[in-house]
Amino acid sequence: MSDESTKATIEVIGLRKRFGPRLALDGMTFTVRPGRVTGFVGPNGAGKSTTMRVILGLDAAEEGKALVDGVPYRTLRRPLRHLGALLDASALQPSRTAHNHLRWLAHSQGLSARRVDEVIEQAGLGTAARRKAGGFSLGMRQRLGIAAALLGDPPVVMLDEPFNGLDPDGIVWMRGFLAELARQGRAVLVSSHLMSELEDTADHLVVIGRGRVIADTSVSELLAEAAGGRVTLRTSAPPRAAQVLHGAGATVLATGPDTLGVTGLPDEEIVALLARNGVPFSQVSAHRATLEEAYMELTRDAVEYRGVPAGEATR
Ligand SMILES: Nc1ncnc2c1ncn2[C@@H]1O[C@H](COP(=O)(O)OP(=O)(O)OP(=O)(O)O)[C@@H](O)[C@H]1O
Repeated sequence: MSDESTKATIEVIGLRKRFGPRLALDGMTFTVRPGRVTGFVGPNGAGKSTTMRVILGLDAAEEGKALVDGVPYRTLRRPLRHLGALLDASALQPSRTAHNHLRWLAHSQGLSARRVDEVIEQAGLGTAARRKAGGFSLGMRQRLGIAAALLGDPPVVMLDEPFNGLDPDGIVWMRGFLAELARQGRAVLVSSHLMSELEDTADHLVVIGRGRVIADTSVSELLAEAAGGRVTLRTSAPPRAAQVLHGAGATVLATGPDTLGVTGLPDEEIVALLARNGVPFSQVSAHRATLEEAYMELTRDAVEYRGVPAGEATR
């Protein structure tokens, strides 16, 4: 990659798209920046694949635009050198070996055959590269798709649900691989409908639901927001504690016989106030939300079909 290309980005600006009566994209807007993994996460049907297809010019939007390196993907003369994408891992020639598939792809794009061996190594295909792709597991297909995406050494990489079909070792490998691509300065966009897959991987999150962006944020910001500054206090003198904290401007709610939920004051300040006023307490803890909780909360209204917990379905 040249220094110039490490500034490359994907810009998605106000995309709107309908499939018949269904509004699949409803003003989708975000930017994928270099040097970090951007997680593109949302429930099934939120519009992840459609957005990626529009970025690649495979689907047309009725409004808005998607730019790669500042121009529409379709106008790039050597697209594989700008953006490498994995959209549908099953799209391959079953009768060809992985190696031949990659050589054919490299040739068609004017890329050197030497790159084929490099990407086979990078994607961890190893000796499987000499086998026919038709017999590959989904995990191996994902790796072949990734090898193909890397052929042009592109500064922008876009992968749709790359964790699908990977075994636990494969998932660990994929996480390290994505982090390495970002460390090399590439802009990396990775979609998933499971926050847990992206939790330790993404530097930045674009959370979507019903065709639009719900949150465009860092992982740490999202966690802080989800915690909502809530503090749990355990005390043998709830009324006295409530009086002191209320007097300092906090909102206090009894959550149990000896516990209070406090908002509006940071935990250190609560400790200092109680100590200064001689109020006994045995625990002061800030609520720590998990990323999964934050995600569920954000996308609650955007889920089309949510599984019903066992036992509730028949009620
Ligand atoms: N070719 C199509 N024809 C009709 N409707 C479509 C088509 N492609 C997508 N949709 C609809 O558009 C919406 C967005 O779909 P999309 O596949 O982009 O979502 P997604 O976030 O990628 O979901 P998933 O995780 O299930 O793949 C959905 O309601 C889907 O049913």
